[in-house]
Amino acid sequence: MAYSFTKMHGLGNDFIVIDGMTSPIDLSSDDVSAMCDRHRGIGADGVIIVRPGQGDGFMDYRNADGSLAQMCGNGVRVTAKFLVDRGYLPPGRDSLRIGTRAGLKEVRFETAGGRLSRATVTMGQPILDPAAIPVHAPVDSDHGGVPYVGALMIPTPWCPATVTCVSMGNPHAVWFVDLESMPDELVRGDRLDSLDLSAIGPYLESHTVFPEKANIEFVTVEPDGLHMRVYERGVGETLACGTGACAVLVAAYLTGRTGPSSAVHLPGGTLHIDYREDGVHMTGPASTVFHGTWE
Ligand SMILES: N[C@H](CCC[C@H](N)C(=O)O)C(=O)O
Repeated sequence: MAYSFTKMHGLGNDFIVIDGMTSPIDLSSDDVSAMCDRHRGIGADGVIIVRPGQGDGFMDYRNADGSLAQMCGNGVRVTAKFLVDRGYLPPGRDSLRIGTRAGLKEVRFETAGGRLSRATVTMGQPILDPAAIPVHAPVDSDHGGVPYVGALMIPTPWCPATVTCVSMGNPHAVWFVDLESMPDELVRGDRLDSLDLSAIGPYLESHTVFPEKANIEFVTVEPDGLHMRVYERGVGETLACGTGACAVLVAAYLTGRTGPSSAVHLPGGTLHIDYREDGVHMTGPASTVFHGTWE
């Protein structure tokens, strides 16, 4: 069956977006992985089917390997853009609500020339209970009476990984790396972009301590904010990760490395994350690249 699609991205975290608002569309995990193949398919980090449902539309997100994920932060901004730009919202609206497998997300947006340019997503409260993340580890830290997994030491073939575990509806393990103490086979130089994630990324992603696997963030704290790279569950390294940026800010705040608001710099660009009483807020762009047909 042929599908029309729109290729979109949030800071280079790219998606194949299919309109399921007016007709039922069902893709197998094999369909998704074939579409996401960067040599034989369209190429993307994931597929989003936009469906009617909770709020103004439901984001049915799948990772490039065909697996389901509960939440995708860049994907929510892209889904909002898709709905706004295709006229699924009545004129005059500057906000919408998008359903996800991690619940309803409020999105406030700006437009340029009638098209969504930037959006702020209320991502909800971080989940810190190990059983809910999930991670097989005890709470070992406390922030203002709130227990969390702050320093889980995972032995690896290269060096110990000490991670702070946070869920934004999907599991994240945040590692504040000390590049100077890492072996040469992992990092050549003193910059985050010289870290080789190709082996340690999948090793941690699928570690038995994460019963549903995990997205792994590698972070340094710099004068201009947090710098991160991410090895995503079911995808591999991506240029940006919205839920990952939120998890990084929460982990940095809980462990006393930053305040509750920071720029988070990713290889694909910068997101602004604020951790407030009503939850975590993420602000960033969303872009449309081209339209096509998948035969
Ligand atoms: N890129 C997405 C995260 C996808 C998470 C997915 N890889 C998972 O299995 O949780 C984001 O912007 O939040």
